[in-house]
Amino acid sequence: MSSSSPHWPAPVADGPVDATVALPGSKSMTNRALILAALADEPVCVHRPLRSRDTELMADALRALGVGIGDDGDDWQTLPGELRGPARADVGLAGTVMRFLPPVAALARGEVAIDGDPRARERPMGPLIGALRALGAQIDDGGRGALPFTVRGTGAVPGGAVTIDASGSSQLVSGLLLAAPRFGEGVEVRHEGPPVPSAPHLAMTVRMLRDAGATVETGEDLWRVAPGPLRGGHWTIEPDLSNAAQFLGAALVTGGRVTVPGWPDATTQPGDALRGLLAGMGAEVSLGPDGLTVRGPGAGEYAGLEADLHEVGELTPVLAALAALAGSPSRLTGIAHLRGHETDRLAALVAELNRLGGDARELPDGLEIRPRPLRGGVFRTYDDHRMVMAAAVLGLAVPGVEVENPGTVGKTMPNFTELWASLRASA
Ligand SMILES: O=C(O)C1=C[C@@H](OP(=O)(O)O)[C@@H](O)[C@H](O)C1
Ligand SMILES: C=C(OP(=O)(O)O)C(=O)O
Repeated sequence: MSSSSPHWPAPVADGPVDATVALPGSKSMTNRALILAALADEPVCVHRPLRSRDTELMADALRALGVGIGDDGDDWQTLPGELRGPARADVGLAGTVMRFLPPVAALARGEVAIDGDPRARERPMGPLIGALRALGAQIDDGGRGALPFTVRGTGAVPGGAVTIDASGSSQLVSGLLLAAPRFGEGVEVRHEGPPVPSAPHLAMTVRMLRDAGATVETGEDLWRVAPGPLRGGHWTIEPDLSNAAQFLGAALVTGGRVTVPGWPDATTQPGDALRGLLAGMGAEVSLGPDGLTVRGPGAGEYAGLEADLHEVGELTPVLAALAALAGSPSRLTGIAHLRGHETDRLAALVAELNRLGGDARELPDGLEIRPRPLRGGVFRTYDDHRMVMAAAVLGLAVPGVEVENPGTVGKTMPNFTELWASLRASA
């Protein structure tokens, strides 16, 4: 999704921020709820879904397969229907769409051609294609093991046991599990290979499947989903806690206060780890009836971060920006799989931090960042929403940060620059 939109001058904070920021819904929950709704045999209401490129692409792809999705402003309402091709589906650059949709397409009657942005063709996909074939689906990928491909659905997938290397992305497992209640024998997925990342996202898959009425058993690197109906009902989508990172980070960088209302007491979202991570950097963190409040010491005054982010990799870009403005060095590890995200995030973060005069270097499985005075300049974003968010955090403390292609943030947060401006207005 490259665009020629002009650069966005990231606003500099003119004092400590003091703000309450209501966040849009979780991408991960919204797209799981849409898949489970499409496979349910009763109507489903998805309340307060995230509306962004990734979730609109999911809704459009499911509509193309024959799922009725009505929109009344606050909610998406789905109606059960027969899944059918021929259809074309665009996954954009959405990992959740490219990994969760093909197993649903395999349940359709007819051909479903699936493609995405050029970078989507490079993201890990082969293990899912192989697993679907082993479970009885027909897929024509021209031998590439990647997008684009055509799923030749017959209206049914036999299912059964399969072994997969999901070290490249937890979504390869989640995609199989979410559609499995509709496979003839359900599924038993076993992972073999280096550790699977993003454990909270796998827990979210299991939790939401069970909430929709599926029977799921889990073991070490093992997931079993029994065949059976998925019920209708109501999903209320939680605020996107990963997208809280940049706003809470603004409290650290400016020595201010940020509250995110509606922070759940219990959640499977990886963003909940921000509470411990930011506290470890020296922020004051409290969860109460008003939401999550973070008070920060100010740029240069908080500690760097030594953390294994394997389970919460999507927090990395914003944490790396915070690390560059910290008072001591940081080491972020366990995140080699970020090389297969929207862009190679390890390379992109090193290149852009160092372009502003920073001192970042790649580790085999992460980043080492030593704080150094930064200067303004163009910050390239590589079609990665989280690079825009990271640049905004840097811009609070570094005059003259010009963010390339800010519109790419619409992947998960189309109103990001407006929300960011409201933060600044309260400074
Ligand atoms: O299942 C999900 O909703 C996600 C899983 C994670 O993917 P990886 O395991 O590929 O990192 C995460 O990074 C992504 O933003 C969302
Ligand atoms: C990795 C991410 O997205 P995706 O769902 O496209 O994998 C992300 O949002 O940080």
